[in-house]
Amino acid sequence: MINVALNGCLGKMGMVLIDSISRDPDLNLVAGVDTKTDNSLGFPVYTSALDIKEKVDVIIDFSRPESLDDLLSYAKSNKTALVIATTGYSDDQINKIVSHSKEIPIFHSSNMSVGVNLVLDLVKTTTKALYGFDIEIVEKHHNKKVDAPSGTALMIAKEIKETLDNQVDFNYGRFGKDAKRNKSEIGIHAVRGGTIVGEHSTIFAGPDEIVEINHIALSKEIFAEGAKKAAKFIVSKENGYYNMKDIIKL
Ligand SMILES: NC(=O)C1=CN([C@@H]2O[C@H](COP(=O)(O)OP(=O)(O)OC[C@H]3O[C@@H](n4cnc5c(N)ncnc54)[C@H](OP(=O)(O)O)[C@@H]3O)[C@@H](O)[C@H]2O)C=CC1
Ligand SMILES: O=C(O)C1=N[C@H](C(=O)O)C[C@H](O)C1
Repeated sequence: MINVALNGCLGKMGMVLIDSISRDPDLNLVAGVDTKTDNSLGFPVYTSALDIKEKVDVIIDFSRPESLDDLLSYAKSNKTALVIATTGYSDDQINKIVSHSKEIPIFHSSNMSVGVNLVLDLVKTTTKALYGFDIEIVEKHHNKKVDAPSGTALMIAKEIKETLDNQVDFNYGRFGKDAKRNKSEIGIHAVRGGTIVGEHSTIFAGPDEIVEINHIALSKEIFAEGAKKAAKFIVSKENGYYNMKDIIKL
């Protein structure tokens, strides 16, 4: 049995994971962390990871970037594996995650679904095949989402940038009277509304033809399933920085 702590346990994804973990015979939820305490869940909820007293094998994190320092500090002191799903980190914070992975095993992905990881591969192939086409990314999420653009949109944009030897810039939410598209830019656009779970479209527009690669999440369960899979994978791994490509071999 793997002992799990859940960072952000009172949030939307936290609640989905509590339910999902309770039905999983391999995982045992022993502690939670959030901005408030709660004693009705059957496990203790702390306001900082640094307060966790239980023996934890892996922490699953769906919270906010502000909790990163406590999370990394706890994991480093206790040699605990991490699954980081939170989005909205600064470049400095991402560098910090990567550098901590020299001392602990860290699984980090802005999208835990199987489908988006296939999309990353398709986008890479399409970028090469349709070289010269204009590329734009449109993401849609629920009206409670804090960060924009989504972590997934940024992950897709970075995959394209790498494929094009970094010869592109990102243009976030194009706007203005002099906003004509620049050949070397990728436009990234965020739509927010209602209860949209998460949709990502990568549009390749060329002369007289368009190829669009779409992913639509129909429930938050897919992210919980992916996070649980990641927890079971990372718990026995050597120190290092892992992502979905290490689990889903394409
Ligand atoms: N990688 C993936 O597959 C997915 C990633 N996500 C990402 O996961 C994160 C959470 O999403 P979601 O559950 O929808 O968001 P919610 O806002 O519903 O949940 C986040 C929870 O974390 C709490 N929190 C805030 N600050 C801290 C802190 N310092 N320490 C611990 N907990 C804290 C929040 O409390 P309070 O409300 O009081 O601020 C809230 O309860 C987001 O970054 C989202 O983009 C979401 C889905 C899939
Ligand atoms: O906040 C969300 O809900 C989601 N966030 C992730 C992101 O920012 O890409 C993943 C998913 O799309 C849902």
